[in-house]
Amino acid sequence: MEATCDVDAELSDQISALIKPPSPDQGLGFIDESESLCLKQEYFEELLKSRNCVGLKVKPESDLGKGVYADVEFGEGELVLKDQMLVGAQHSSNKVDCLVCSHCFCFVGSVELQIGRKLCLQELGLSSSDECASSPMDGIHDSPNGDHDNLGSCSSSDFKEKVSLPKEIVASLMNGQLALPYSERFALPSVVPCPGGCGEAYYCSKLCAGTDWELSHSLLCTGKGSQAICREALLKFVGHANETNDIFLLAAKAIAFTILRYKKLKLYGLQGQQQDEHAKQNGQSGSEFSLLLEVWKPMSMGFKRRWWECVALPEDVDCCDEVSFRKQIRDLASMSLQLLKQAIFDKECAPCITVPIEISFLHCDLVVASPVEDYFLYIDDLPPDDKETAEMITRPILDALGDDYSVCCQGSAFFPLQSCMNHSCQPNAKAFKRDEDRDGQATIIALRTILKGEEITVSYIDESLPLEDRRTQLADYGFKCRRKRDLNLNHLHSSELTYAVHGFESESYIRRD
Ligand SMILES: C[S@@+](CC[C@H](N)C(=O)[O-])C[C@H]1O[C@@H](n2cnc3c(N)ncnc32)[C@H](O)[C@@H]1O
Repeated sequence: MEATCDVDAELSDQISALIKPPSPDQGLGFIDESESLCLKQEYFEELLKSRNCVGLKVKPESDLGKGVYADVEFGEGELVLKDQMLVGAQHSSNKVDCLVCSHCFCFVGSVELQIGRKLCLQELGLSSSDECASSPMDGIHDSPNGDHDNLGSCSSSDFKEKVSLPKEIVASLMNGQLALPYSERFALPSVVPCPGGCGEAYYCSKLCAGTDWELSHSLLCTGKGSQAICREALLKFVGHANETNDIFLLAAKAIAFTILRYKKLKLYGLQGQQQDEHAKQNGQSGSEFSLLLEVWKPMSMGFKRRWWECVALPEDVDCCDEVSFRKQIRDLASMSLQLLKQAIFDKECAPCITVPIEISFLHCDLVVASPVEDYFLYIDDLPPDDKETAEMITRPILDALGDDYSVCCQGSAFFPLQSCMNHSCQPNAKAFKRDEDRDGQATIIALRTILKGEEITVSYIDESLPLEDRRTQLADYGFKCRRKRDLNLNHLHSSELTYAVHGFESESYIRRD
């Protein structure tokens, strides 16, 4: 299905170049397949080197597209890879349940603040687990659980009555006057507000605040210090994304990141160096567009298909309505783009303001476990006498929170290396979010010995689930597992060997072990 927006037509050559790996001849000339593979190979080799990843290879063209392979043997439990996210965003609906650093996504404040804030918002009817709001994007899932599409979740716990706590208790949890027993063992970093004054972004440190500001937030901040060209337009853009699909917020971060990095490199004269390199290689002069291509390269390497072409068809949409469904979400993306352009338009970076909304980001689900869960588990594990004393205070709080007492931080992030990993129902590696990795890194650990030359795979789903459930979950990802060993495992019929790959990519969980 070919989709054309107005902007597509205006900048079609440049957009085509942006969604392909940059060409040595400044991007606007097209390159053949083998050149393209070489460029991808070089890019990933450099990326692995810059991340100090030893013993890994990214093959740009495996049977499932890109894939990550072991170049040495990894022992069980050994660290395979640490990947730094390029851009990430907490889901809008998750913000009412978890207060996390907008840069590294660690929980901030205190266990008491996390609990008090959740109870307060729950009381106001804002908790994501309390509402079953409908939106124009109802049913458009881009995660296996469909839990980050602004729809709120309606778990069974919603029907279990919660026992309200007096307002003063909730207030004292939030303002630090009430300290819960043993909570000092779960100390969290203090909350640092956004320097631009938006009151939307919070951080765990001034370093995270400053870094996020420089990377993207200065353009996307809706506060007085914002560098957006029109704050009203930005507010409209954010409102539209919150009402429809917050994948647009992740896309906006990628665009803001590109614009700011482009400007910085240009300002510090690195463009000259870049162009010299290209010129040396090709005997051609450089251009501003070559710099844009260079800055945009990580995103172009993650390009799969246009977003509206690969989101899974919601269950309630009939196959024969697929064309109009895809047109509808393409129009939504187009609308989002127009709003964003009014807010942060930059002439030199104009082509990239059309691309991210189009592309299917190879984004991973971002899941960070809540310290609130650890806290209550700790109380539960106390010796009986201590537990009884502690529970006199914690029990009413648990009752007020209900079954969904602890919600993980959930979002989407783009990890350039992790997003090259393919799925297997019998994975040999797993992504963890560990206590010591609170700086936004994804940590992949070997689940068993991985031999040199073997592909490193993770499971995008809970692989311990029965076959039917796994199929359903993978269908929500928009593809069916094509791996023979998975099929053998599941005793499928040969007719099932022919699978359609619809290509939605939203992957592995990041968990704290
Ligand atoms: C995170 S990407 C993995 C890298 C991907 N191969 C690429 O070329 O960019 C996820 C996509 O890879 C493909 N994929 C991954 N594992 C697969 C599997 N077991 N069977 C079929 N397709 C798979 C699907 O198209 C999926 O949307």
